[in-house]
Amino acid sequence: MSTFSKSLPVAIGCDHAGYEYKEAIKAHLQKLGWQVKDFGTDGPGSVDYPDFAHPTSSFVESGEAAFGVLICGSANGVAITANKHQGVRAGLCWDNEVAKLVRMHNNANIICLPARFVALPYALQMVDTFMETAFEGGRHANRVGKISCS
Ligand SMILES: O=C(CO)[C@H](O)[C@H](O)[C@H](O)COP(=O)(O)O
Repeated sequence: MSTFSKSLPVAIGCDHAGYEYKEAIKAHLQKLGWQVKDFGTDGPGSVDYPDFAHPTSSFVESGEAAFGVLICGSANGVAITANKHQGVRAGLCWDNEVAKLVRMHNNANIICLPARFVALPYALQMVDTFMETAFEGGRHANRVGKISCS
């Protein structure tokens, strides 16, 4: 069961390297009953990941999304871009345990997935784990509170 409210949509975005995974993750989320706000890209042609990671992250930053999903080749480009946004905590996940910890310890609100380095079924599993795991709070709340520079 999701720890995020389904009253808000999931924001999703990718570059060309993440396009195929984005379509599959979107279908997976919709099957689970989520509304999905898709910020593109809309095909496999080469694009620049910030053009899609920024609008996706802005939608999370403004509180209009329950959480976000970003996908590129290594996930570094989208994660670096997303973390420029205040209130966004985007975590690069390559392992199911990491997807769990980024929620439990970091209260991440965007999961960043490296399409060129993880198999699609594993990426879907990490999205599920991310959604189903709650922030632990406690000592982690103090640390997360110290992340912002402003
Ligand atoms: O930005 C990235 C790495 O930080 C992503 O992995 C991109 O998907 C990748 O750089 C795209 O590479 P390409 O050679 O232009 O397909």
